[in-house]
Amino acid sequence: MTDQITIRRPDDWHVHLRDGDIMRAVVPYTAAQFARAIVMPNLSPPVTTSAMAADYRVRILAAVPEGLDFTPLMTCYLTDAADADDIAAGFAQGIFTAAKLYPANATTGSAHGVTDVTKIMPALEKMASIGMPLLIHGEVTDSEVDIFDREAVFIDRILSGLVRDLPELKIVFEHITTEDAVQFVDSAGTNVAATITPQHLHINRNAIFAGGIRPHAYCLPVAKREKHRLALRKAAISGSVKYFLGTDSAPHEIHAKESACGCAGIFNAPYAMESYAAVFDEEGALDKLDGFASLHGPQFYGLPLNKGTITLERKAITVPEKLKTGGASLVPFHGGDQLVWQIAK
Ligand SMILES: NC(=O)N[C@@H](CC(=O)O)C(=O)O
Ligand SMILES: [Zn+2]
Ligand SMILES: [Zn+2]
Repeated sequence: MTDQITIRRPDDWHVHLRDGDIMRAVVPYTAAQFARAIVMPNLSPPVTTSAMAADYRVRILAAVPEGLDFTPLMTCYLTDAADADDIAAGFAQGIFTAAKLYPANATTGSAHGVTDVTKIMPALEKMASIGMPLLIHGEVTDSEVDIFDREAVFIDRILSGLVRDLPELKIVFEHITTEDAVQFVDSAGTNVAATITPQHLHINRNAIFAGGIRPHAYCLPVAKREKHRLALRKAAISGSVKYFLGTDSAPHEIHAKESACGCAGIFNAPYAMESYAAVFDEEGALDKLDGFASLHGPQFYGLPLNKGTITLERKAITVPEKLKTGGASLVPFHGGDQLVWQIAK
């Protein structure tokens, strides 16, 4: 039995750091685990210009605790009015690393998202020509489509056409939750990759209804049936360079989660690597964690690999039920449960 594993320092290719007090509360967790993170732009108002992203990056860096070396990688929130020239200039200046497509009203903070992909074709064509990745929240928003089918229907109605029409565009299909998505990514060309969250590797949709309604197990895309969770596990440990780590850590304060209309999002930043390590260990694939967490992401984005390493050790840890940091009260993923791996101090 392996009791210790050392991997290259990992990155988080999908995280919500928010802004203001909650940002100052959550940034230390991500900065303690990851060297870099792709920061989602769904603030209110959303981060739609390179000037806004540059300012946001300064605020994030000010929240990084002394002694930690953490680089936020900024993204542009695409709207119907997306400005291809500003996006390209922001990419050229190193302010933007990627741009994010939220179908309008698909998820938290997506009200200003794109109503129809054809509206942003000029921006997407420009991005394809300069090698700037497009990150996609892949769910249709048609309320007539069952919520558990919205990702699979998005592949059929939108994503497959986009990949066909713009094969040069680098696309990250974010936080995939279905076997359909795995099949799509596997069969697509090398410009299509996907991130996988810890929660979608750990839970299926039963967790949302275990003995009563469990708001802290609710995120979007919503967890699916067991067969989908198993397909995601297989993809994550496959060694395929198309799959990499993206936590989708999405903090909402307790009162916003435990509500008659609770927000979607799981706050998994505090024990993210411990959570992924548990999955890779259960699958007998700890040797594949380095690729998933530390190599495939930078390779896809065309960024250098991190220097340095982290060590994880088999040592049980009980995850607190609640974390009170900087005035914010947050329930972490696995709250109250035991995890068997820890980052060695
Ligand atoms: N994943 C979520 O359930 N929520 C995210 C938005 C998103 O990533 O879709 C959030 O910003 O809260
Ligand atoms: Zn999303
Ligand atoms: Zn997200």
